[in-house]
Amino acid sequence: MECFLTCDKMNGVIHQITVSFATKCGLEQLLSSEKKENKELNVVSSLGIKYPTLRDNHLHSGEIWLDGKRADDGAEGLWRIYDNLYDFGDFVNLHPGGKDWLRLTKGTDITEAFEVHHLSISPNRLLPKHFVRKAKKPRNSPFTFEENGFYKTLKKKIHEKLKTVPEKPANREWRISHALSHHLYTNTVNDLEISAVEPFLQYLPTEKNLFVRYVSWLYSPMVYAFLYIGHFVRTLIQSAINGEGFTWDILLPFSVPALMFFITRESALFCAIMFLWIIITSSIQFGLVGLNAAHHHPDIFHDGDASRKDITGSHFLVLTNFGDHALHHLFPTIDHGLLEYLYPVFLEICEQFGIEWKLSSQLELVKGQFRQLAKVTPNVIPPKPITRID
Ligand code: HEM
Repeated sequence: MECFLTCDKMNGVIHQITVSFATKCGLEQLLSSEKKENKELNVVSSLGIKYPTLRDNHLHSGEIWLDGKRADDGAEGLWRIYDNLYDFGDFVNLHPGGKDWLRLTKGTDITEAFEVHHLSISPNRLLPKHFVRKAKKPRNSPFTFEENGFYKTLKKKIHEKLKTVPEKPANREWRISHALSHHLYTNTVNDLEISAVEPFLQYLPTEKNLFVRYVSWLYSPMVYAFLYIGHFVRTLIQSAINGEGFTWDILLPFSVPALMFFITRESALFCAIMFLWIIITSSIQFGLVGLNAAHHHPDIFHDGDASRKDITGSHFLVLTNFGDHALHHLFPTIDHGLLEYLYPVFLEICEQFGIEWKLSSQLELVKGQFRQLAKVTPNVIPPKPITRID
């Protein structure tokens, strides 16, 4: 089990990578022991993650995801890092990365967030001051971040390498659904950007009806079209549920049609239609890129599989198509413009740990995204070591 946890700790973070020796690690046993935890979508976590409380809540909002984590993480109302509980109450407003991170995550396990958002060891030095007690429950996460393991070794090297790269200008719900959920638990049962498009789009390999498997190929652009509007409505509902009062920032998006109306002197109806047109086309583009760029392909790890591709080389394509994605997940606080300089170090550490990195064409990823929607059977045999297919 230790072997499974160690070698697979990055599965949720870098789905482009295949770790070749996961077979030895008792996957089948895990699959069967987790099966009884299945809920609505019969999803099995091959990483041993408990089926997340509130995963099937229809709102699929970041706040609900955090409530589920509070129920599952054994943080006892405090902040959990590994098996230690901390009280950062008096540090929340002093946190150099901003107060939201700690305010949002109170009562949860922040081990992954803590590890991937800091490159230096200075945050570690602050921990003893806030220590309260040991946690009672074991951690509900397969990621161990061992000192001499893949991630910590890579992190030290990247930290060193960053001192030599050319200087370039660097740049609340999104914080939860993307930074705290999707980055840290990519393609697992705990990835809110997977559960949020269910039941319409079901990417995890599990029982699905034919409609969801194949008709989704046709209706998925409709789902993309309503991502923005759906998100806005969900935020309104969540704020109402939380009893949050009205704040003016909620009206910010409407400044665009208002300006169109005052500047162009067209009718209100025309401006509203044009605004909807902009929102919907942008939402389709976002869905197309987000769901077809780097995450969903039968060869990429999805929870349930035994084990677990990327645009690189062009700044424009990288920034508009979510490129350099493996490195972005591993080090989300590093400016995307700097990631290209880090490949030599990344590939060196991959080689050191016997990990292969696979690139594939955009067309193959788009086709793979549809094949993943239709997939119902997890890959129980880990992929063979893979070769580059640019
Ligand atoms: C949910 C957990 C946390 C998240 C998501 C988070 C996120 C961040 C982010 C985004 C930055 C800015 C990094 C940059 O611009 O390069 C940062 C900086 C920092 N954070 Fe956190 N943080 C978390 C918890 C903590 C904790 C628990 C401590 C210490 C007790 C801490 C101490 C620091 C320090 C000292 C910095 C300054 C930069 C550095 O030395 O790395 N953070 N954090």
